[in-house]
Amino acid sequence: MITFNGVTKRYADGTVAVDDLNLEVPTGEMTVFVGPSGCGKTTSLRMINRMIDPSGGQLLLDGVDVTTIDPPTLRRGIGYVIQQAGLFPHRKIVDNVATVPLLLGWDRKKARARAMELLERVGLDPKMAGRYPFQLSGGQQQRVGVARALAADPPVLLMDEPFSAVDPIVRTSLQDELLRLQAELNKTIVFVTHDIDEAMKLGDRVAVLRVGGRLAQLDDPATLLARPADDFVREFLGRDRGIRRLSFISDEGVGLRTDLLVPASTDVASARASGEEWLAVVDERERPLGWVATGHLPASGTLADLELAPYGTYVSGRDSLRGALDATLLSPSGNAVAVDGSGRAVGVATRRSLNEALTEVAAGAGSPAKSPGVTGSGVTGTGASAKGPDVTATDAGPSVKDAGDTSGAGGAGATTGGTGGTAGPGGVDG
Ligand SMILES: Nc1ncnc2c1ncn2[C@@H]1O[C@H](COP(=O)(O)OP(=O)(O)OP(=O)(O)O)[C@@H](O)[C@H]1O
Repeated sequence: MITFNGVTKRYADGTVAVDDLNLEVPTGEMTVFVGPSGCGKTTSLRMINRMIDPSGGQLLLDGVDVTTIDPPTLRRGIGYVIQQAGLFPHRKIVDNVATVPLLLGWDRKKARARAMELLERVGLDPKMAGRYPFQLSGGQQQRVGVARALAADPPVLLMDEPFSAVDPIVRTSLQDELLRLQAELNKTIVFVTHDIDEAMKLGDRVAVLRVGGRLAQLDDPATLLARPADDFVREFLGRDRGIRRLSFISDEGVGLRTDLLVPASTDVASARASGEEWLAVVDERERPLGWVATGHLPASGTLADLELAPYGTYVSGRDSLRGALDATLLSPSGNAVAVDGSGRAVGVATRRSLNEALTEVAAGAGSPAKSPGVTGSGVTGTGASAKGPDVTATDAGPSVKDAGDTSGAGGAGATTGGTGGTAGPGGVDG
């Protein structure tokens, strides 16, 4: 546990970068410091490993005042990752990662073996090990930076805007990787960012700081979105706070209708007789194929003969309410197909049932999502987090191959439509 006890930092020129900061960073959790430029995030972070010493107050690491620990000893237990990785340019990747173990006196072979293990763990091809940093992309360098910080297995990790210099796609995958690693390693992480979406996605708790180095609010992301402490936090969280909040609320409250799922072998007369405007057609393995509008059916035949409209799906019990809402918006019927982890349709969330669930949320009910996350993009409904890796399931179009299908096929699928008569997996995977 890291404890800030009335910590203040006043620089020599009189600038107060951090003012009476009181907060706790629980062991094994990721706490994100977020706030506008100059609000004291980096200063606060660097006081933890004594790159900067406080001017007042106390900073405790597991109850011990860090200023009583000499910096090299302190830093042995604290990994540090910065923007643009900060790798040693003249050392090969493997040697960059092995740096701290070697400093700790490990023999060369053991240190290199550890480095190779870590490179794999952060998702890098072992053949990168013999390269120099300039031979890696920015995203790959950041992975090396994370591997290097983890090399001596420190219990604490400080990360200062580690992903802000890479493009949004690489950034998302680095964030997912970090969440995956953290689910395994349970480090005590302090992560600095100025990006509120990143903070919400990664943080178990998020500390919003305001300029002058004062803590505006410290809460878990769902609470921050639901109950910002003041106008500053509200504005900092951004405009679509209500929608983003749905990422943190489980879809469990959305009632499902199984009677709207019909096999492709259903004849058109029965479909018409259902009295429903739209039916979700499934194949023999109960995977969704598309929607059929019962008002436009031919005189005879089965649903397998028809061209089906594309659909949106979400993974029931695993996605958030935002995923379910997103999926309804991707279906011409206005209803969403709920699938299980293997892509099998388990029911239909109708606009009405979704509306009821949303009404409950507005009234203050709703339980936390299992895999909350933040997205701002396209058709994917929920982002990543486990907090966990990207489990986005809202995937319009007939390409629900498996639970993890995050292929981005949503965009394409949404316009491709169902595949009509070729019910069966072969016909729907494209
Ligand atoms: N060595 C220094 N001497 C004087 N003032 C400093 C020094 N380092 C930082 N500051 C000031 O302290 C304040 C907090 O800086 P800090 O770098 O901690 O903010 P930050 O929130 O990390 O900002 P950013 O998001 O822009 O990196 C700023 O006003 C900055 O100008």
